[in-house]
Amino acid sequence: MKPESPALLRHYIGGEFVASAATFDNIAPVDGRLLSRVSEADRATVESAVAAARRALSGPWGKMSVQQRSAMLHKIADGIEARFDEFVAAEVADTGRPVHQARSLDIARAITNFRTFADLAACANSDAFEMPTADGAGALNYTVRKPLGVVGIISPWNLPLLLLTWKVAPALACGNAVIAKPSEESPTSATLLAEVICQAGVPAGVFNLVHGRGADSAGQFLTQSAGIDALTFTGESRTGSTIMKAVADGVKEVSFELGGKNAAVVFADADFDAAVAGVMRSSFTNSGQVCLCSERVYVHRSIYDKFVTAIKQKVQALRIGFPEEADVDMGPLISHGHRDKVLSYYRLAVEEGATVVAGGGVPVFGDARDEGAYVQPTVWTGLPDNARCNTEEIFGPVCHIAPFDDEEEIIARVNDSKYGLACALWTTNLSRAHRVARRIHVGLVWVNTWYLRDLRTPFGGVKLSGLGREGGRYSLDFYSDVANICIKL
Ligand SMILES: NC(=O)c1ccc[n+]([C@@H]2O[C@H](COP(=O)([O-])OP(=O)(O)OC[C@H]3O[C@@H](n4cnc5c(N)ncnc54)[C@H](O)[C@@H]3O)[C@@H](O)[C@H]2O)c1
Ligand SMILES: O=C/C=C/C=C(\O)C(=O)O
Repeated sequence: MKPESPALLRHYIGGEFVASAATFDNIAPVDGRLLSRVSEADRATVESAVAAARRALSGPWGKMSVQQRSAMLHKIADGIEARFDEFVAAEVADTGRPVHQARSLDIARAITNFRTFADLAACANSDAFEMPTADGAGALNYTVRKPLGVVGIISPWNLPLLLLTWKVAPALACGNAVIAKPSEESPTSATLLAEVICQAGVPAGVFNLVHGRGADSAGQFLTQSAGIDALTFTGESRTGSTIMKAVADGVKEVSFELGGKNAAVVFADADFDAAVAGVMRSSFTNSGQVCLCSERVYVHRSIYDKFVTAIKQKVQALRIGFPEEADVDMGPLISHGHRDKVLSYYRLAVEEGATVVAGGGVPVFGDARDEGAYVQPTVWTGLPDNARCNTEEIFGPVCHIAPFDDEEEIIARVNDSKYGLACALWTTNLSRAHRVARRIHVGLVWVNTWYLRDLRTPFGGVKLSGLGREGGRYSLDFYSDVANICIKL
């Protein structure tokens, strides 16, 4: 029996699913099997998607009210709900994450993203300012929101559908037409999304999907297209820098969600068990492949030894398994290539003088997972703050735990980073929580929790962690041109 040939994932351009002659393989990180072949867009294909988006703006989409667009976004959310299990299977196949995470986080948040921005856009108010004039008659100023136009969206592999829809939903809610380029590591859920958007009756060309890699491929071609009006990107800081150069000549609007080297700080007055559980979540969720993860953990000296012992026990008890296992805690990394990067830091840490408290290598299962991209969850101590493993983003299931003595010291140490995305503080002292939180130079601070998300809040980082904020009205502001109209009365 000839083995079934792998599916071919296609682009979605101008309302049609189209294939490219060039393809790349989509490999399962659980066991290294070939999942599908994926069309790779060349420059002409990307430009055809940009042209389709431009045409869509002068079609029925451009004439729709925000209420009509809002209804469309709810239909998309309905479509994802109707195919929920397919989306879960797609995300799990591409990334190897636990099924329970894909269900409770990734796919659930994609639905919430569409519904949230459908409602926020429909309820968005505009500003008005009355002003006096010399003749006494006065003047009235009011603002109107207009779409930016054609928006390029480039998204990463770590939370594929969550992060793609975090951009697509507000962009469409604000009346734009988009070209989305998902990561080459996670093409499947984006392809399903295109099917749902097509079935929801969104006019052709409003949402376009092109597959490909970054440099010298679809990602780069999209950033270099003269036909886009704005570019929103989530990924590595150095990629953000490259993209910024690509769009500079056209002075395109950009929104960047980039890398991080986030800290968790456990004060002596913390709820100890809550802090241990919280750091386990913030360092090992999604195999540490979340931009908000705490790779730097600082614990007050008075509880340091007890805390390291507690984390060691929890890390050694983490269940690394197949995605379908109900009690699995951790899956593989996204690819063998990324695993090589993380393992290079595992080796570097030892060279830099780290004590390996737990993990540090590759688990041996004796089954298909040995062909996957698994690593052991790892804990280090003993490194100086300026060690490369304490300053560079690793993006794996690993953290370094260091002691500290006082507030001023720890604020300075946490802020001494080229990144500034997120920080988690653990303290039961309310004054300390407010006092320290506002002095940490990041975009997002959580106190006695981590990754608790209200989608109306601003999300983004400072320094190498990003440019701009998305979330709530911040998204509406980025994905709209706001014009002021002044009427002489
Ligand atoms: N701040 C945030 O909200 C956030 C969220 C998720 C991930 N991230 C960051 O993303 C990184 C992991 O994701 P990744 O490995 O996919 O990042 P990446 O930068 O390698 O790739 C991200 C996307 O950019 C594309 N790309 C790569 N090079 C490009 C180029 N030269 N021109 C145009 N497009 C290009 C890729 O194909 C992919 O679709 C980590 O650094 C993580 O911190 C940040
Ligand atoms: O890996 C980074 C996670 C980003 C998460 C979000 O952008 C979000 O929850 O909206």
